[in-house]
Amino acid sequence: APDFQSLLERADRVRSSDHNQFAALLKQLETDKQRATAAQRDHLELLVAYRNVIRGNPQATLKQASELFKRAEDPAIRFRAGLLVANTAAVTRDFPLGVQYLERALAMQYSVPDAETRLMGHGVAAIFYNQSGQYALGLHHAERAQAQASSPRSRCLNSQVRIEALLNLGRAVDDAYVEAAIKECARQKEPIAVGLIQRDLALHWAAQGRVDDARRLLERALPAVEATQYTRLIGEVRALLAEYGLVQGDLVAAEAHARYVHGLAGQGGEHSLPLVRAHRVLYEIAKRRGDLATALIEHEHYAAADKARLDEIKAREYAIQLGRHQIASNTESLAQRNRLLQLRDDVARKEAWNARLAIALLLVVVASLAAWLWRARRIHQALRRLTETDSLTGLSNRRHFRAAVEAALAQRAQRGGAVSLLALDMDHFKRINDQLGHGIGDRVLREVARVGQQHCRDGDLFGRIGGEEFALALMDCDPDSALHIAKALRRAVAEIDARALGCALPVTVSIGCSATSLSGYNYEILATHADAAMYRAKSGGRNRVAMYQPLQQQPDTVPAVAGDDATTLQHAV
Ligand SMILES: Nc1nc2c(ncn2[C@@H]2O[C@H](COP(=O)(O)OP(=O)(O)OP(=O)(O)O)[C@@H](O)[C@H]2O)c(=O)[nH]1
Repeated sequence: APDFQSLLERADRVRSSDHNQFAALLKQLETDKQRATAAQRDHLELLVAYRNVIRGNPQATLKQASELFKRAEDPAIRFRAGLLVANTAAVTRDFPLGVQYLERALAMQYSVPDAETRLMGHGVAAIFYNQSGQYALGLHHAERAQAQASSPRSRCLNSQVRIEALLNLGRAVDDAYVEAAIKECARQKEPIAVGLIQRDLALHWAAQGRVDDARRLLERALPAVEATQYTRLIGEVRALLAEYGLVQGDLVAAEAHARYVHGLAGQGGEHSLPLVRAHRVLYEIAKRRGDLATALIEHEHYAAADKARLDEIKAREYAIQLGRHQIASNTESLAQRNRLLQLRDDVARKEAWNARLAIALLLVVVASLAAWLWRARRIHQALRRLTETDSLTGLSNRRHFRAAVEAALAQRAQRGGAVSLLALDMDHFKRINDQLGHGIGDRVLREVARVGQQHCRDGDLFGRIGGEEFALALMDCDPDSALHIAKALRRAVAEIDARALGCALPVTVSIGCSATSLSGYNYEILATHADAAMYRAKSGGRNRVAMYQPLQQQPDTVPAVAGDDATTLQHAV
């Protein structure tokens, strides 16, 4: 609704300068209200509230503006509504309420985007504190407002409050400055501001004894002042005119003005200064006329109004201080709450960080533990391999060989199954060492180990159980098969290309063979019997295979025939 918007803006512009146009515009806007957006309706409500205080219905303004302050979305409208409550509370002398709204509005001024609107904050604060008699605070805000004032209109309004504060603080004000301010406000069509400055100038002149000038000034000003319909200003100007008329002996005029002020009572406050002045004038007039009864009554009115006014000044000062104190303590408690919330946030953040740190630490600990366990396992495996393995040949060493074969024997003793054991001993190995050196001897041993492994079936175990002694455990193998394997192994060793190893001497091995079917499942016995058979093979001429035979079956002599035939023969025996 663009038309509605431009009407609203026009009404806002003329609200203090052209009362009649303002009223007409508001009427039109209220009729067209259904076309307005929610924000425009709030704006209109603000202007209606403004009109109500001008028309002397401050209670309605207080209600409307304080509700707007609570609910309006637009920060500029909220800000202005807060200021209007403060302004109006000054009229109704409810200064604690005024201070509350004023300071709340000032606190939110930076959320108002429009600079000109923001400026209203200090302007209203200056007016409010002036009206509440706190002229030093009034001056402070007036000067802040004046420092920022950009438009001629705000310059006019600020000079008015500044002049009022300065004069009431008893500070010197240059007449030329005051007159320039009056001219500026007149140019800006701000009759209330003009009237207020003229009132202050008149007070100033009267204080200097220039009652005549003061009276003339106010008489000239009166028609424009009345046109504003601003009862407070009208009351003040007329009360002063009554006083000045009295001073100059113009009792008729003085009485007329005083009675006018009396008629205004209730609109500008029961204990307002104009009313006190009016009663005093009426008392003086009655006294001068010798009407002592009326004089007595007026004096009583005057004394009561004056006392009430003085009481009100005291109460007002107390109220203002109380209000400011409340704001300060509210601000402090808010600040404390904020600090508390901040602390709680910090603690929560730190807790979250600590939890993350603890999880990370836990992960590191778990990972290190896992790495440590893995390394320990590998070390353990390496150590086990080391303790189980013969370093020269890589075969099982004596201890491991024995343990593994004992386990296999125990298992087969339980569930059945044969194990044969071959004991191998290198022939004349000392000669190889002595004549060719240990290095060659080692090479030969490694080659024999390799060849021996080639004769292992799955599950068999080949080990080095002494310097030049080996053993082969053949699992699930009967004596015949064992003998067959032993012969093949002997042949394979004899066929080793010793020269390729740097060994000029023959490499042969004598093998003794025992089996569980003859010796039982005790390792010690099985090995002793395999050894016994091996010694028989040695004594039979070496490079041969001998099968263990129980003593009563052993022949007296072993045929000194090398090779497989001899062993077969022995076995047959
Ligand atoms: N090179 C080398 N020699 C070893 C190793 N362990 C033992 N020997 C040697 O093996 C030889 C064994 O000699 P003997 O027990 O006298 O037997 P032999 O010379 O093989 O004679 P018979 O067994 O009677 O045929 C010794 O010279 C030991 O020094 C080893 O790890 N490396």
